[in-house]
Amino acid sequence: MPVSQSELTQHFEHVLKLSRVDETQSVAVLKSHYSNPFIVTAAMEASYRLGAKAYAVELPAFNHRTAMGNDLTAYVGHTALTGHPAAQQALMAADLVVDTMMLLHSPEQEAILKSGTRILLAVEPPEMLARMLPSLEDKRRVEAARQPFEAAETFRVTSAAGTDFRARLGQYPVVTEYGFADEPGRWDHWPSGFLFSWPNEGSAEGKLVLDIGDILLPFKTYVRDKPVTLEIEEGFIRRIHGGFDAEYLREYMAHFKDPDVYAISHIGWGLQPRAQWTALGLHDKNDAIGMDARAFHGNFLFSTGPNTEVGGPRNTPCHMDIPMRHCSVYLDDMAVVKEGDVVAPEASRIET
Ligand SMILES: O=c1ccc(O)c[nH]1
Ligand SMILES: [Fe+2]
Repeated sequence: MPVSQSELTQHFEHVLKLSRVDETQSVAVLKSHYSNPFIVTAAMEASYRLGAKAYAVELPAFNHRTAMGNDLTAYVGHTALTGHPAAQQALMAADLVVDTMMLLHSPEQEAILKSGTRILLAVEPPEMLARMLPSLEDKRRVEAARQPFEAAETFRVTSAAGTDFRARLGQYPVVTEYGFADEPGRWDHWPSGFLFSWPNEGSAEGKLVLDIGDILLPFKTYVRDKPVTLEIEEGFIRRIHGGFDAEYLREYMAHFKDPDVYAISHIGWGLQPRAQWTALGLHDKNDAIGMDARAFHGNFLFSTGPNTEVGGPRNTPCHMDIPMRHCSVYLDDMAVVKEGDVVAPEASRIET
């Protein structure tokens, strides 16, 4: 459904307040020609309503010859900010950056965060921003799940479809996303509501079987033909087989001619009850980057390719996010998700 400018501006006021925007703060709205003008206006107006000093930093869109489609998460790492120290300074000068361009998975984003500046990504359509308006309750539940994740040494995933995946943890931090940037140097994404970390280098092993209904981003397709089996050894996907969806994935990844595209990247699970597995099917491919799919309650989300944002060695541009249903996720011997239901820690569960 369409969302009015006044409703969207009110939602931005709510989220920027949660992001500690007030009269002591400056807010830079990073935009380009493809930014949603309703979002840019709402971010600026809401900042001024909260007494903050807002300003816009406009950059031309960045395109690369190997990038295909318009999804902002498909080709990551190299952005309009790459090699642009003046614009980076202009953003680091702000207390909060509202990113309507998508800097995620870029070294430049990390440099801005290291300066203490907070970044809030907001590129989804207003309908999704309104439906998954963040709350302190979201933060409480997602942060409750952080603790056992940070303490765990192993991550294991199984499913009736045949998934049997494991990885060692500890080399990389846990990242939470609850929809607002309230701590110095924090990046967050509105809408969201999930958490993830990365396997220790070379430790991801086993089989991931994408069953019918599992989702391939940025393709924005549900697996429909036959299950897709990914065989993983020493942190990398060695074989992809199944039906049409497997062939399409193989062909797409081969296009980048970069062995790092087959690396397993972030792994985690969804905790957002207002995100819907079905929502992706109701949006055109260029409408959204598909945050319902990444955040729906009880998913297992894994990804492939880059790990630059945690100081990892891989800056490959090809990034797949693949949320799966009906999986069981274990941290050491504790199940946090059982066949698609969030079971622990208790404080991360929603009151039903
Ligand atoms: O919110 C996001 C979006 C994309 C991604 O790769 C991670 N988190
Ligand atoms: Fe991702």
